[in-house]
Amino acid sequence: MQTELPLLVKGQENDSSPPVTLIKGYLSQKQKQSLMAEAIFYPFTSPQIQIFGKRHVIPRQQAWFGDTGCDTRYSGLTVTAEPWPIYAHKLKAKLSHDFGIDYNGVLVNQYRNGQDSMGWHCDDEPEFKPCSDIASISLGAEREFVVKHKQTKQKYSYHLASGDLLIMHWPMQHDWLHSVPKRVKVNASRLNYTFRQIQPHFFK
Ligand SMILES: O=C(O)CCC(=O)C(=O)O
Ligand SMILES: [Fe+2]
Repeated sequence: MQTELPLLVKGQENDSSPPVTLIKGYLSQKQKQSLMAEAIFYPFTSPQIQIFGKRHVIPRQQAWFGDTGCDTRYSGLTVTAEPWPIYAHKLKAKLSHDFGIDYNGVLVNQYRNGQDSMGWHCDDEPEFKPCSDIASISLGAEREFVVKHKQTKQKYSYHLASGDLLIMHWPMQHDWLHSVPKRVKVNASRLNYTFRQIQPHFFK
């Protein structure tokens, strides 16, 4: 049997491109299937956030897993880490094996269809380990991931397909914003796992 080699599309081809590493087809069919089957049972919620005093339900579903004390804040709420599900934990171990980075938390986003999205933001929360990289794994429907430089406003777009790995290297979160725009023609759902390094017990 022929093994398919992951295709590496490296950022930093020139000085002005974002510091990302994109590995197409990082996960095997079996790994993808196991994660998608497991995710059916994740405790997803869509928290409400306040924008200019008005309450909105976020246009996606989220769940946060991590080591004990690795809590985080998103959408203005403190979220306690749920214990690691089996395959999410195997994925954390694979990232540690392949890249030598030990993540202790993961945010799972579920985009039910192309109406679900994530607005412009950067992941520079105070509870994150300073200058750390974020690893993002995509499953299911392909979606566009758009990156915009905070000063120059220059944009780059990546098509994230099922099983792809995108690593956002520091200082990506300092210099760039990212988003997953609505795509009304997309009917299928997408899962995204963003692995983070948290400073344990930051909120205690
Ligand atoms: O869904 C994605 O590809 C990005 C998710 C993201 O930016 C985040 O969880 O902070
Ligand atoms: Fe993000």
